[in-house]
Amino acid sequence: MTIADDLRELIRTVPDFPKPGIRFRDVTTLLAHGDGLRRSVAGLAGLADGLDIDSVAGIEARGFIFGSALAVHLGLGFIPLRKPGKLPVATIGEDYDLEYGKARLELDPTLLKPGQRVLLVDDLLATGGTAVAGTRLLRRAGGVVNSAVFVIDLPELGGAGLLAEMEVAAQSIVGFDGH
Ligand SMILES: O=P(O)(O)OC[C@H]1O[C@H](OP(=O)(O)OP(=O)(O)O)[C@H](O)[C@@H]1O
Ligand SMILES: Nc1ncnc2[nH]cnc12
Repeated sequence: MTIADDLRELIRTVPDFPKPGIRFRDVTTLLAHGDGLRRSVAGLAGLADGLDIDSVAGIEARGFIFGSALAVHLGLGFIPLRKPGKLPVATIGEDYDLEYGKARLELDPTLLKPGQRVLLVDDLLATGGTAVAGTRLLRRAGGVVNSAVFVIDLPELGGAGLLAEMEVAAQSIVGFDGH
């Protein structure tokens, strides 16, 4: 059994959440499994191996869990991309569409230095709207974003292609057929 097969079994699928027709890939069952969590972070570190990066950026909320664990694993700092109204300082923001709604991400641009090479991390890549918004924000703040890593990809939703159009190479550990 591969690491992907192993981890896939730990991810719970919940039909019709948060809307009818969505098959929600729920990572809470993976997070609650000590060895599953350790192997997911090790898997992300394997995908990041050889990438030339200075920091890790993670997307609220589920991307914070994997992103901060990966940053600690790699000995790098963590940059949070936050949902609206959470940061206590001036922010830049990007609105985007999700598989099941609309959302916005915000960033404190002073957290990055010009030319800082940032690896984007999230739990799941679906349409790619979230990761594209995160990439735009980090680039607006002077960051260089060439790579993104995810625990899960839903390839039929086309997120990796959208990121490729922005010259961001997406890699993931587990793929799920369908959406
Ligand atoms: O590729 P996309 O179509 O943009 O979808 C992927 C995003 O959707 C989920 O986040 P959600 O906004 O549900 O937030 P959460 O992490 O706070 O649950 C997931 O954690 C990704 O961030
Ligand atoms: N199908 C899905 N399951 C979990 N998170 C998601 N984010 C976007 N689509 C999702």
